[in-house]
Amino acid sequence: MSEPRIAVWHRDDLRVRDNAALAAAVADGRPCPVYVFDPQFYRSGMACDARLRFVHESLTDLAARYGDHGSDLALFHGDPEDVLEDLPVDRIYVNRSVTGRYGRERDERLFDRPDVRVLADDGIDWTDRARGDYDWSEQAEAYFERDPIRPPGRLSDNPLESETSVADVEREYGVEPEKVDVPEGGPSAGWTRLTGFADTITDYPGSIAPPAKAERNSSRLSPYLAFGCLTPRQVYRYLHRNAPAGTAREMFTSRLYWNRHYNQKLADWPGWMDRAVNPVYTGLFRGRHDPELVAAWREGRTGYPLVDASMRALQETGWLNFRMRAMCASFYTYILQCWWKVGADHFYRHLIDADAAINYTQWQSQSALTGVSPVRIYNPRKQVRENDPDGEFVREYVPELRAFPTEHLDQPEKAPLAVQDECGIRIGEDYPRPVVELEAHRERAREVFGRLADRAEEALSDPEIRRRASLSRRGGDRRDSERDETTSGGQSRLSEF
Ligand SMILES: Cc1cc2nc3c(=O)[nH]c(=O)nc-3n(C[C@H](O)[C@H](O)[C@H](O)COP(=O)(O)OP(=O)(O)OC[C@H]3O[C@@H](n4cnc5c(N)ncnc54)[C@H](O)[C@@H]3O)c2cc1C
Repeated sequence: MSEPRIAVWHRDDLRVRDNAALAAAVADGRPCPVYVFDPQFYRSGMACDARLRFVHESLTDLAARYGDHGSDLALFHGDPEDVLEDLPVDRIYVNRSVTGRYGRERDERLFDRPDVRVLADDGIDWTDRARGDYDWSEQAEAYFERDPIRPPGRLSDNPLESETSVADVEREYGVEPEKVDVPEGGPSAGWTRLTGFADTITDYPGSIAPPAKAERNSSRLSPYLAFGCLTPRQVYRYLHRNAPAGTAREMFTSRLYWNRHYNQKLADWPGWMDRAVNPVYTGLFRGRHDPELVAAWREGRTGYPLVDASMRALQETGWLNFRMRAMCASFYTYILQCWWKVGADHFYRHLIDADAAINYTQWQSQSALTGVSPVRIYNPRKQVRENDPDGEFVREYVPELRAFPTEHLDQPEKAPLAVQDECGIRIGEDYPRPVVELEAHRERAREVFGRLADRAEEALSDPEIRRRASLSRRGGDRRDSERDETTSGGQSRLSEF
């Protein structure tokens, strides 16, 4: 009897190595690697063209990696359920992935089929999501400590033929990226970045908060992790073998745990993407929606140079370091007092590394919508002084301030007119005045959150809500100020788990 044909359906696991579905298909029959371009993804407007290009490059590279093993990746276009239904295969193997509602509903329907086998080797607890407080970090640790799955040997050729190509899909959807400095997609480029990062990891701790340094010294592995060109475990294991032990490696490793933690949170509750975790904050600031303010924030015209530089960097490059993401989210919610979801969606659309599990949970956490994370209002002026003291980042992304004296970059509108005249930059004409007044808006945000605090606490007495809202850095007291994050960059260290 001939070997069963097994479709290996790739989604956000664009790699050959450390791939449980592929390994299982190799063990059980003849693997037929497949990718389906889902029109829903392209039409949703939730992915900028640069991210689409990153995925397409990753697919081209994945096909080449299959080529190394004697096989190929077959490409299809259409509703994945229909495409998979029509494939001339005996079974379908797929790695589980953490998705929002659309993907989850699709998967639930598909995973019920008797010919579909679902693999999950990802550090996520899929077994009993309704359970009370479980120790998610134990399963994450077990995942990191297990050896990555070995790459397959020689594969049979793929009997399935592509019905479309990356070029066809790019033409159909008019994919024309405008962003610059976007990393090349694919597992090969991911490995190159990982090996390079291992050589410079000692620069990592000092480069987390300052945005210009982070652009150079942060790992920049996030898009590769988001699309599964690399697994968190491959990164963890490679660095444990090839990077020196010490603070830098420990700090970095804690981020990989965060990655798993937030994925676990979305796996537990898909509502993170569209509903305030703590119901007391549902619709907070929604009624105040001011399109002008939102546009000023999106386009980097708020009159706060570091916010503007960051928002323009996001638009231009699709990447920002953690601190600037947190500061822009905080500014949006507390200072502009706009509804979090619109801001979170804007990030999601523009980030190359957009990961629903991290983006929306971080937004809710930075916007204090859990009721457990503190109201942390970043002061964008202080951030300039601390994290861009020479104005390197501001000058790069806000060219109209290039000639502005460094000592006034934290608050350009306060620069004396003589100074403005001397450098030829008039605030209010060449660069905007602040769109809102920082201190007054900060006070108002404190009042609003202060008024709701007791009710939010009360809501947490519901065990279901408390379970959803709990993040690993619980126990952090409510502090209405910026934390001292000089060493941790505002994220937990491994020892805090
Ligand atoms: C509002 C907001 C939205 C965010 N949205 C995303 C997102 O959509 N996708 C995304 O990958 N990260 C997101 N982050 C987390 C973090 O900012 C990025 O992971 C990081 O900046 C990516 O750059 P890097 O790969 O150089 O990070 P490194 O510092 O080198 O970290 C390595 C990896 O650890 C993981 N990681 C780092 N920080 C976090 C974190 N706080 N939470 C969870 N995982 C983390 C990422 O996978 C990252 O690639 C967000 C943070 C905030 C505050």
